Amino acid sequence: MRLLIDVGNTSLKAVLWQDGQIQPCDTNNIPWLQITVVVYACVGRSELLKQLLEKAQAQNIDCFEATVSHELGTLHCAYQQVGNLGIDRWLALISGYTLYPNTAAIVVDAGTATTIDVLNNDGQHLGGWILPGLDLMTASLTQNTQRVFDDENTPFANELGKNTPNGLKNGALVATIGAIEQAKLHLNTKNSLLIFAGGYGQLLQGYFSDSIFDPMLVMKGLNYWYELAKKS
Ligand SMILES: Nc1ncnc2c1ncn2[C@@H]1O[C@H](COP(=O)(O)OP(=O)(O)OP(=O)(O)O)[C@@H](O)[C@H]1O
Ligand SMILES: CC(C)(CO)[C@@H](O)C(=O)NCCC(=O)O
Ligand SMILES: [K+]
Repeated sequence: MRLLIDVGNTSLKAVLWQDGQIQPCDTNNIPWLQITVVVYACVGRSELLKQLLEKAQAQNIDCFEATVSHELGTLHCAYQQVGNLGIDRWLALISGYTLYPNTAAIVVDAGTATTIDVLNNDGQHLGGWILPGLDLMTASLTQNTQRVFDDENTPFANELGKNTPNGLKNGALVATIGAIEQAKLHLNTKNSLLIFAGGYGQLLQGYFSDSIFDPMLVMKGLNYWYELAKKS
């Protein structure tokens, strides 16, 4: 059984992987005796990750940190400085490339930040964008203006705003939708896939027909990374 850990900027997520199945994992109750390997990725600092890795090492369980490389199989990274690309972005790309081979894709991970990455059907990552996540967009405006205010109950909608919270929330949503539309212009095919992940992935997916939401995209990427990295 594999323990997969994804450390983001706001939270640590862990799952167990066994025989192609992913199941949730409570970090206070990890079945250490059944774990054969720990595979992890980290874009933020985490005391909890340190503790988990110490526990694993105490039990002689191998731990592998996923890293970005210029290539993995026939997947190629757009960054010259591969170490600067967020590992969560690379893992989401690895998942897209593995789950939907030879398919051009736009991969959107919408959480604290929203990242949009473009992959062509040859496995070349063309690059991408980093936007503030929907909550960061609205918070930065309410925090830096006198009169822009939010309302917890106001949903994000693809409509013109006729009051302040609607203007604020809908502005953040359409900025994000517009960026995804711009990403499509970088692929010269109509047959591209649009894949969403992250806390706001499902909301955004609802605005694009024929798109996919996969909340486990980054976790699956950890597992694929481990299998592909072992081979090379
Ligand atoms: N149903 C939901 N479940 C979890 N988060 C949600 C949901 N709906 C909206 N969100 C928002 O999504 C964000 C969290 O998403 P996600 O867990 O993908 O973040 P993240 O950027 O991966 O975090 P981290 O930086 O810890 O990895 C928060 O801003 C949260 O308010
Ligand atoms: C953009 C985030 C914060 C998204 O989680 C992460 O992928 C990251 O820290 N990236 C580093 C910068 C970059 O990807 O170019
Ligand atoms: K993340």
